[in-house]
Amino acid sequence: MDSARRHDDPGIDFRGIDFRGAAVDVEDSHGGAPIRILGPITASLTHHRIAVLGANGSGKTTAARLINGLTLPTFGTVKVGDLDTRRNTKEIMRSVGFLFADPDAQIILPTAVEDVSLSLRRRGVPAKQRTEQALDLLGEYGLREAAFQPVQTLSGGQRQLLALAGVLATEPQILVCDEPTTRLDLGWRGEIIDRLLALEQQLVVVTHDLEFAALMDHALVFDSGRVVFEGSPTAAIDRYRELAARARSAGRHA
Ligand SMILES: Nc1ncnc2c1ncn2[C@@H]1O[C@H](COP(=O)(O)OP(=O)(O)OP(=O)(O)O)[C@@H](O)[C@H]1O
Repeated sequence: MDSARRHDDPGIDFRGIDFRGAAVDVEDSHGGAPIRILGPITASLTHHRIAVLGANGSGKTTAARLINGLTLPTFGTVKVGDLDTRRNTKEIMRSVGFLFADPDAQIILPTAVEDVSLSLRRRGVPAKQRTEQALDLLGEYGLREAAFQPVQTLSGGQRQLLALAGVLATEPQILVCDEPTTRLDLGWRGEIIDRLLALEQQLVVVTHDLEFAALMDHALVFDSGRVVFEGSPTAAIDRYRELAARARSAGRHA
């Protein structure tokens, strides 16, 4: 059987995300030896929906950024299917979408219709068709009426939805989300979660939202830059709670 295909989802081709001894070092601002902020981590992710859990500073965002080449490993490799994030960075960036916690980091043009049109341009949609397609797409997200408003006048929830529409307009094969519900009220949180769970694409979500994590198929727990658990979301949440309790009793937050 194709290793990137799941038994119970034969129609969807999960390309598989492979971390092989991947580690990230950063420069020490005081001129000392490089500082290890992640890894080495080795994991092979072929599940449809994957949650990434762990305390603040445990390395989740760094690991997420490795998947689409926003950060490159200092050591080891990260592959998505046959593509290596170091050698095939451009192709990886085209096939792996990234949704940031802050939609304002993602939305770059003044109106929703322009922003989604830009994503369509990146996908190669001809100029003449872009505005109409962008408006159709915004309609699917309930944003048609807000299409020509300055984006700053949209609510935080609408902006997160717009950021999601923009990244999905590029038709990525994998979507990586970094805390996509953190800034949202309950209603918008539910809306974003429903839309993410409905995607056919492989989905990797860094989150502190344990109810959301419980709805995923698989989960990783990070601690001090390492993967300390991989398995079912329920077991991962238990492990994360244990780590947090231990850190609290040791006088650290988690
Ligand atoms: N460019 C950088 N230079 C120095 N240190 C960094 C850099 N990027 C991240 N770090 C440090 O690496 C560690 C891991 O950061 P990362 O953002 O991956 O953690 P996280 O688990 O996503 O945290 P949070 O839940 O708070 O977002 C943190 O201690 C962070 O301060």
